[in-house]
Amino acid sequence: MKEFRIAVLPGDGIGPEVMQEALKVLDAVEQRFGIRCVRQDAAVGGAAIDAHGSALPEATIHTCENSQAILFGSVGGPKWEHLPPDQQPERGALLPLRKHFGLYANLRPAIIFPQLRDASPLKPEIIGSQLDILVVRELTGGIYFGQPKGIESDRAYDTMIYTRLEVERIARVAFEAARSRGKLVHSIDKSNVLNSSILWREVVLEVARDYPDVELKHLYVDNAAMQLVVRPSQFDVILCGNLFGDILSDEAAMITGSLGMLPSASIAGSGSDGIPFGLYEPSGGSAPDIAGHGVANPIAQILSAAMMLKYSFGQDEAYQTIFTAISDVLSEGYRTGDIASDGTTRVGTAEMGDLIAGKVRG
Ligand SMILES: NC(=O)c1ccc[n+]([C@@H]2O[C@H](COP(=O)([O-])OP(=O)(O)OC[C@H]3O[C@@H](n4cnc5c(N)ncnc54)[C@H](O)[C@@H]3O)[C@@H](O)[C@H]2O)c1
Ligand SMILES: CC(C)[C@H](C(=O)O)[C@@H](O)C(=O)O
Ligand SMILES: [Mg+2]
Repeated sequence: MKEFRIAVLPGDGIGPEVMQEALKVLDAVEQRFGIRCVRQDAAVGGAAIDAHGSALPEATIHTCENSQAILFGSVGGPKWEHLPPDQQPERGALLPLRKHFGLYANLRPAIIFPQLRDASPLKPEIIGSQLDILVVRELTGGIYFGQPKGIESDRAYDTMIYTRLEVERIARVAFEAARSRGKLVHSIDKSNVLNSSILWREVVLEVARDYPDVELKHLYVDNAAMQLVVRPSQFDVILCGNLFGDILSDEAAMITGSLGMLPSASIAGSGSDGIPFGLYEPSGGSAPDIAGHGVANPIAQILSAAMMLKYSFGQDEAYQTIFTAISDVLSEGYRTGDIASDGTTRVGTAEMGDLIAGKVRG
């Protein structure tokens, strides 16, 4: 029996609620495909601050280092916002985890399930017949990590830096992905203003020469944000730096109906076995406004687990089975509150998880 080791980091807010449903679906995958996912829980974020005094305890890093993938919920919330910035869950846990494991390639697929056309804030004629966008976001560089950064009494600063190597490797991820999809890359920058974007554009153009079968277009980020709501179907792969990717991926997610639908994979370069280490998490956050009510949409977390099975464990069939199970449950009219519309059946987080796990079991 194939065994995979997973570090499970539920985190804060809706994190533990939606994680429970993803684990239910993993149980069903184990039964159906005869694989074993050996899970080890670890504390992260605000929950880890409360229990251990640090957002990213040493023990959590060890658990992750001893695993083949990290399944992550989400971190943060008002309770920890009074702490110094570097000790808060986001800057004290999530960003260091991404950096520590070199997870530079963040893949955020925004796919609209045809059953959810009504849930999108865009009109059906704008969405078109299909929407399948892959946001490829650089995740360990740019203004998130550039030095110097600091806050003084009457000024504060961050530094946006990109090196040739950082741009080149993420551009290759985008072009490789485009090759097996719609063969189109939109590279997003602000090269009319930012020096780091001038280098970004130059390097992307160089990488593009190795992919003559893939079309490359450049867009300024402000125009890209606008184009996404005007004609989203023009996009295939969207390649962007850390900050622009953060913003555009939330926008792309919402077009699909809800932030609760968008999974993500944050991947390092392939290891010696050719299998990349990855952290898999919903693109959205801990949603403090709905946490504890059992109403959060678990689909982003379940799809994140599916991406883990595909990218880090090579279990493509299990991925496809989960995807089909979600599609079937939506076809039967079941919806959590964020994607509900007239004539659909409203269910809570746990019921949605049960329904999807049931379909996976077959
Ligand atoms: N990866 C992460 O851990 C991550 C990502 C984003 C934000 N955050 C943190 O989460 C906290 C809240 O941030 P925010 O409110 O800006 O963003 P958010 O993504 O948590 O919530 C934005 C909106 O989307 C809704 N939403 C998000 N996920 C949902 C789901 N699964 N089902 C239904 N609705 C869902 C929320 O209810 C809210 O109305 C902050 O502390 C922030 O830093 C963490
Ligand atoms: C919580 C925050 C640090 C994070 C980011 O900005 O990368 C989140 O918004 C995301 O999109 O994963
Ligand atoms: Mg974000």
